[in-house]
Amino acid sequence: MQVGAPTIELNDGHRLPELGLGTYGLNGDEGAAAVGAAIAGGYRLLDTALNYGNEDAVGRAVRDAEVDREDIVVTSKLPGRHHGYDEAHRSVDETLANLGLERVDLYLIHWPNPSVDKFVETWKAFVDLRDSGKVRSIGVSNFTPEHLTRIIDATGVAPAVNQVELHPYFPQAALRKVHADHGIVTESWSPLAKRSELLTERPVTDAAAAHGVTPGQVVLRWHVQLGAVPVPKSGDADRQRENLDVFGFALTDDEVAAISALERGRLWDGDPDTHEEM
Ligand SMILES: NC(=O)C1=CN([C@@H]2O[C@H](COP(=O)(O)OP(=O)(O)OC[C@H]3O[C@@H](n4cnc5c(N)ncnc54)[C@H](OP(=O)(O)O)[C@@H]3O)[C@@H](O)[C@H]2O)C=CC1
Ligand SMILES: O=C(O)C(=O)[C@@H](O)[C@H](O)C(=O)CO
Repeated sequence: MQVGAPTIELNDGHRLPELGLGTYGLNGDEGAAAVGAAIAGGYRLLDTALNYGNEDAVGRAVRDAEVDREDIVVTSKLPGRHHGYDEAHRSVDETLANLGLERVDLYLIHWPNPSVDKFVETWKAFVDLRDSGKVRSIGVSNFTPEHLTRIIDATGVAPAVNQVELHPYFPQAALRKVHADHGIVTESWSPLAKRSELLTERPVTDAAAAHGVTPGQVVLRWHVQLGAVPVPKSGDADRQRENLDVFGFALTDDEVAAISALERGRLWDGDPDTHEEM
């Protein structure tokens, strides 16, 4: 029986669920319980970061789950202050200790921080970390086509994933095309646009009524049909279930186009060329 989301193949041969759980803000005992509920409800892809301060809660939920560890893809991210070859090796050890796990399944450079200009050196460390077995798949987050070109040219290794801001207000068509050319999977952060007015937009509510689903499900299904992997955050077990239940219906091409036409650009101060992450 299929549990949770179907999976897709990454460019390194490993598989990734087509939808995961964002965990920003899920901290402490309550956070661990929420992540545990998500795993029990079928989630097999989790998205944390050293900077979220909740790797301990996420790791605890994974260790306590009645699910084979090998069936769960744990993602974490290296923060800006840890860019550099040696720093990256130390940072993954900190992440593993926080998680209480022996391996991160998907490890991302959280932001490129181009003003520091150490992301290429950091990527070289990621390639070596993958070979060491501490990390299974390697990727990036918030990288532009120029950043991607630099790391690929320097190492010959394309990231498995680029996790970027992506929602109907910012569909990122040009970047997704670049990803497709390199076999990079697009992951969508803030896929529900942080529950903004997006869920009341007519193309979303019309499609929800037509398919007998919720506006949130329409938006997450839109991501899936673009070929992007959304990581919606919810601390509520009912909404977690709702968000995962998007593989039993399909939007029409016209519905996808109408939702994509909501485009208006980035919603937050997250321009990768200027954003400085510590
Ligand atoms: N790489 C990066 O730089 C970044 C990565 N991320 C990752 O992406 C994840 C998701 O992004 P996030 O910013 O949290 O925003 P989301 O777009 O996932 O929205 C989360 C908000 O929507 C609510 N919500 C969830 N499901 C539903 C639903 N079905 N109907 C109505 N409301 C709903 C949640 O509330 P409730 O919990 O009460 O359900 C919460 O308030 C993060 O948790 C993080 O893992 C985020 C930002 C940047
Ligand atoms: O990844 C997230 O959830 C974020 O909010 C990022 O913007 C990140 O944590 C950051 O930039 C912190 O400065």
